[in-house]
Amino acid sequence: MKSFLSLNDVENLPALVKDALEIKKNPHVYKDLGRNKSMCLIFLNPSLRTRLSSQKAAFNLGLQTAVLDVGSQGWQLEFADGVKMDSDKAEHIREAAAVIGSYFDVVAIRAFAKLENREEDYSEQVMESFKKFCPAPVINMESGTGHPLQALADLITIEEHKTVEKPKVVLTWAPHLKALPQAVANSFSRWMQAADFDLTITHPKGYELVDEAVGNATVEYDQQKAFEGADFIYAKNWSSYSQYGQVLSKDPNWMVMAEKMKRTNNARFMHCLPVRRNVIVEDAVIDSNNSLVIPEATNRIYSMQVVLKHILEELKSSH
Ligand SMILES: NCCC[C@H](NC(=O)CCC(=O)O)C(=O)O
Ligand SMILES: NC(=O)OP(=O)(O)O
Repeated sequence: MKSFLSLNDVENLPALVKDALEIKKNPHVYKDLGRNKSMCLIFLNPSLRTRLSSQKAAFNLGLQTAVLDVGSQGWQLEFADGVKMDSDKAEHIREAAAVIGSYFDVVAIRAFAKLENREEDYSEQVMESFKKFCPAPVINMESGTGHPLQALADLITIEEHKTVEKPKVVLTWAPHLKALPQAVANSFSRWMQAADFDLTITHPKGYELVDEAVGNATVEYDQQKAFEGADFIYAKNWSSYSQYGQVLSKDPNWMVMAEKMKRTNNARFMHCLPVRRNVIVEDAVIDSNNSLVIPEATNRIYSMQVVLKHILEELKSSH
């Protein structure tokens, strides 16, 4: 694996998941793979899980890490070409990416959708600029359109807990006070379909995801109906794609509640976290024995570790 920007960088998905589950059984087997190598984690937005699970994954591989919080520590970056840099942005991505790539063997970046301009977010300007100007392999830690490390952790979690070969997985929109990106939902939908699971997406009208993310999933506007027979309920809020970045509904009836879970096939509950309790999901659901939110977050270590393993192996073979 040269870089990890999206599902497109995965050659063999079942093999990647199998490898992650093997690593989880014995996380220190490849502790020499990262020796004398280093990774820079660049954050343009906050993080708990991605930051710490990435450092833990690197630690397990003997890889050193440095963290740059662009918001509080770095110069504000300009991504547009040909502009006169006479505003608040002190450094251009052309120099920043080239410099960081000259210091480190692997570079990982988090840059959320700004939700102001759909074309800009969906062009993946930040990830693509890093890929273009940084000589080191690049890893997506949540970008304008996707969160592939999360989707891989979700897939690992479902593989561990499924009781049938092709489980019914339901991605449900849930209310939130703020406008959130579509990234997690986009990636989850793509990865679940790549894994050949039976995916239903449920949301109020106006919250349709981009066509490439919906793919062949069933779209059901009646949440109660969508929940019927589900093996996994995956809750997430996202803002509108068609009326870009807007909050069209805060309807509390879309919250995941214990009463609704009764319609499922004793489904397990999932969420990428952080989650707003009693806004997205009722305490009774997230605190139930069917909740997988903590094992799911734990698997973020192994999704990053398997990606790093494949990238480090590629670096080794190309030198
Ligand atoms: N990394 C996983 C989710 C990150 C982000 N959530 C958030 O910003 C939640 C913020 C809040 O609840 O205020 C998102 O939806 O893409
Ligand atoms: N799920 C996830 O990416 O969490 P953080 O935003 O805390 O990294």
